[in-house]
Amino acid sequence: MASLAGEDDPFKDPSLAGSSTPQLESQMQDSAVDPTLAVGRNASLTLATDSLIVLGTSLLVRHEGLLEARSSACCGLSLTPGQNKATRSIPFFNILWAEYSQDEEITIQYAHAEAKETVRPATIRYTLETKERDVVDAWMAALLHRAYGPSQRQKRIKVLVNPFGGQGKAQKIYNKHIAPILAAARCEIDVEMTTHNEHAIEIAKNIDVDKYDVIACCSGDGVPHEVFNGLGQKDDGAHALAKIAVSQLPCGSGNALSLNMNGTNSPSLAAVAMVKGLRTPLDLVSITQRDKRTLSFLSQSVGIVAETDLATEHLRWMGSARFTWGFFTRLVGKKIYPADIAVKFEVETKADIRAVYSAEKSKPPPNHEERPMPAMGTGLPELKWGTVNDPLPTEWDLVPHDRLGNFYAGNMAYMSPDANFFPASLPSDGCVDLVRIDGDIDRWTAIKTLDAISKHQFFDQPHVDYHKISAYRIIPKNQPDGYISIDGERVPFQPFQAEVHKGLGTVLSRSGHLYEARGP
Ligand SMILES: Nc1ncnc2c1ncn2[C@@H]1O[C@H](COP(=O)(O)OP(=O)(O)OP(=O)(O)O)[C@@H](O)[C@H]1O
Repeated sequence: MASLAGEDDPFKDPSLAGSSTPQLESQMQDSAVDPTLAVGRNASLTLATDSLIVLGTSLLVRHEGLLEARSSACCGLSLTPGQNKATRSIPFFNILWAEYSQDEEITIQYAHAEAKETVRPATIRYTLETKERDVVDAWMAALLHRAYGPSQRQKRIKVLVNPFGGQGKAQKIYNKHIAPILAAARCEIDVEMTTHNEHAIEIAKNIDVDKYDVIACCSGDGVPHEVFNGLGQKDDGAHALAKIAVSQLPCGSGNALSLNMNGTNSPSLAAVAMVKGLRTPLDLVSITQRDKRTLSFLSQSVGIVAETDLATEHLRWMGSARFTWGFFTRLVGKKIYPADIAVKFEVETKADIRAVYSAEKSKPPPNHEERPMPAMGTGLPELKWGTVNDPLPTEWDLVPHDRLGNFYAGNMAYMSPDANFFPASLPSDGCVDLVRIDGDIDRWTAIKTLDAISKHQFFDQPHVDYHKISAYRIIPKNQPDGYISIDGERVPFQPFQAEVHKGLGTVLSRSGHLYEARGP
């Protein structure tokens, strides 16, 4: 989703594909390999800087089972002037698998851009010219190394499909757009349909963590929320959350996990991003409310955002415009949601927040593939600040917010495709980003605020209170009822307390340490 990160389509420009480190490593490790492999029909395959260059007069290209012999002048293949040869450049990021058989036929499968937001597996095949197997072995190893970098190949994936997700289309989306990519990448797949609410909690709670590398949710954000909680409910919750990466292949109405980690709302592009994804620690937030402790991976909201999200179900026919409409009407109506709030601040000024973000961005991508993980038997971390039922920690001040309009704590940048609400958020800084806005701001400021989100100017609005925090308690008051949203799910309208656990969860991302979003 090019516009998401405000950058070019990474499937055209593999340098954006989190592959700078892998490439550097490649150059060091496979420098002894001849980059060009001669294959049949006077053709060759060359490992260029960031892509595979295929040069040949008659290459066989198969798209989804259809094997065609393509002549050099058709189907997007460019002719080299004066020669009857066709060249094709395939970014390493798009290469899903490569192998050769006993009869010396080399097969390379890659994600081919079929339409703007859709890729499908395509295959090229050649008969090898050289009989020197060690030369071919080294070349193939170099190709796969450049294609995957430090990302684990052939991931073992438990796929959960919510048949009701995406207005009932999730299964169809999985079969058509996702499964072919996973098969081409030779992933080990185990698919299960969720059959009822909270089924994903049960599945994750009972999963054998040694059997899988990833749980991929073909759903909206509701199923990943359940998976994080199910893993956390295991006796060794911390170990399970570190061992298994949670991924989302967007098939729901809210797909923030995929927007932030895969940089796309497209199921097939997300499938490629997952196949190539780097293990990345993700902060998770313990929420205590009444006697319950749950984990939140995305956001918590009280006030306008919660109400817009949860109280506009009847406007579903509007599509994503319902959020804009719901937000706008409440903003202009100067609705307030009074509460008392106590916060454990970590980074207070916008200048310092910017500096923290820039410092993380300038670091080289880390390699978490082998990160040490909590020993087996390690459960969820103790709550450092107790629960909402304990006396308020003495270091915290409970501050009345009588004109509060929006309390919004975000653990990721994008909340929806056009809303980079928390541009300074980082996957594993031990903080959520907190936005508070008064409910009685004047109408002109309200309209400007809405406009600023889409123009990427929200962070700098003077009336937008933005901090990095590691814990808080919120006590709604003077309202008989209302809306509280945790990861988009409604919870009782009662006080709750939140505490961030640095890097407790694991996701797959393209960079290994940043969201696919423009920073502040
Ligand atoms: N088979 C099922 N029957 C009923 N509910 C289910 C089933 N499978 C999953 N669910 C529930 O559906 C909820 C929403 O899931 P999902 O992750 O797809 O989020 P969403 O974006 O809200 O989806 P939707 O597109 O339906 O709005 C979750 O709370 C989950 O427990």
